[in-house]
Amino acid sequence: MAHLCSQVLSTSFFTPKPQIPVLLSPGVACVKSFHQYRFLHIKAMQDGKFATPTSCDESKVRVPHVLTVAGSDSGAGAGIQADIKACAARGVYCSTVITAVTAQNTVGVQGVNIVPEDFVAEQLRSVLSDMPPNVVKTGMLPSTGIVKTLCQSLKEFPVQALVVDPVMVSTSGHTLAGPSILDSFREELLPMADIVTPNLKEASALLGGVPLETIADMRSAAKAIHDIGPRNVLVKGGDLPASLDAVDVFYDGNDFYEFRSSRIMTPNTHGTGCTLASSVAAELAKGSQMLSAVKVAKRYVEAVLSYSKNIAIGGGCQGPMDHLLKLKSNVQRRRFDPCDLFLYAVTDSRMNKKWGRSIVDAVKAAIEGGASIIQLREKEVETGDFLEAAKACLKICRVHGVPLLINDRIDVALASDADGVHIGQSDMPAHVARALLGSDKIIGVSCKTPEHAQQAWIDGADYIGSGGVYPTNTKENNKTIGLDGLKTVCVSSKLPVVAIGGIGMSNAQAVMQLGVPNLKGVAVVSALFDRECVMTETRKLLEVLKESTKIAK
Ligand SMILES: Cc1ncc(COP(=O)(O)OP(=O)(O)O)c(N)n1
Ligand SMILES: Cc1ncsc1CCOP(=O)(O)O
Ligand SMILES: [Mg+2]
Repeated sequence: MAHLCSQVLSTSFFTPKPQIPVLLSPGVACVKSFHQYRFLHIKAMQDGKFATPTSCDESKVRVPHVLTVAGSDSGAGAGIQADIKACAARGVYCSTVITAVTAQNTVGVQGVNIVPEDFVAEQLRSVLSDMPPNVVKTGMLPSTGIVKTLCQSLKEFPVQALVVDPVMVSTSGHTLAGPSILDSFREELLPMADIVTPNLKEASALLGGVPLETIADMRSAAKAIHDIGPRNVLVKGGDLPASLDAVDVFYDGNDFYEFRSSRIMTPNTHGTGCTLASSVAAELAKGSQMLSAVKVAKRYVEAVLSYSKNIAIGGGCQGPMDHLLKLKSNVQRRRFDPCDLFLYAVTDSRMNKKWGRSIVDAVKAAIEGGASIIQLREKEVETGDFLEAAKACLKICRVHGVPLLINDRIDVALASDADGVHIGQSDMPAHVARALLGSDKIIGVSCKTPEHAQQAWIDGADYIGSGGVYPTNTKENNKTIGLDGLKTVCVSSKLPVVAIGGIGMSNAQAVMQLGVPNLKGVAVVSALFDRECVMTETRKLLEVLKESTKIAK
């Protein structure tokens, strides 16, 4: 399974419109990078492991699918119920195999009824033989027999990825899987896992009780658990004493990554582990690479925690979260698409003033000319006027489906509900902006070096603005990095890049023909806004850009 996963997760991060790598049922053609999976899948079919489909309509849309194998939580904060809600919120279908039924609420666990092993096996067979999931995620596995049954089923019906949340103790301290299962975890389940996500107590238990008190301990634990066999390990440090930030350590067998997020002060944390693991599974099912899946899942959990921090359900001290926060938003925004960076129009208050036009008129004209994203870079406008302009521009942008970002001012972005921000190296760190803005807003960061680019990615940015490529009068004292500097940033960046600085009709082609796939477009100020007719200039530049992509092909 681990071997398969390296194929499955190789889906390009920069593919503009990623093909959703859903698993296909017998008889339906398969996405290329899944050939290895398909081989096993077809073999399983030939062995008669799958039910014969009664109809095969190729026009049907297959959805990414996670199977969760876990316990039911009557309070619905954790377990199967959390998994279903998290997957639904992330746009992924979730089927369920229930291993235990627990009676629990916000006070604690009042009872546990373990489902007989053969009935767990029957549920597994029902789902795996008829509706193969992309990813299996495990939670509460209360007996060695159930662990063994699951491993056996997964050998019979291989899936693309296995996410193991080694649940042992409930948030309230109730044992959900005793020490007797540790051997089967270590010997059978973990070696099959693509990722295992223990908290500190679970990591310690897996390692025979070693104390874990520092980030250095977490790194050693991640490495030691990796040695047991899973391809990736995420040790969650939420319970780390004396730390203000919540720090998780991710280890992929080669590199360590530390994910830091501001601690959200709330009693409503019941089910965070299940939610995180399900969200990782959901992102993998959609085709993300492992590290990206973990990053996105963490962002989602942070957003849910923050959204739910004051909700009141139950009288106990471990409240649930409200996973479906997205449905509460009355505006459903589409996700950021790197192609949005193609023609990036950045406004400038001085230029608008000089040409006697309002910010709103400037934005309207740029959109009419074909700008694919707008940034309001209004350095000299009073905060109140900036906010009003942002709200007015947002209305226009929404009608045209063009994202609107705010330069520097996270407060204005939040107050106007703009689609995101663009921040520089001297602004607040992008991970803080992310904590403030939540998982769905777009964050761009200015980067001149590979180190900046690496940090932007770790911090959870969506794209990089890199420049000044050419000298410019628009931004004073700005170092020019040239095409070579731009290329160095692009090559080292895991994020899509937009070039900025002195770019216009005469040199846009040279920029776009740099030949690096993650360079997605050009950001332009004076070539559009320091001109009499913004719409005409935008149109002309769009033509140049389109032409350059034709030449590149
Ligand atoms: C798309 C894009 N890239 C870079 C910048 C520059 O941002 P920053 O470094 O914060 O400088 P100011 O624009 O704030 O002067 C940008 N605005 N947009
Ligand atoms: C904001 C910014 N960041 C780097 S260069 C630059 C100015 C780009 O303006 P112009 O497109 O007029 O050169
Ligand atoms: Mg700035």
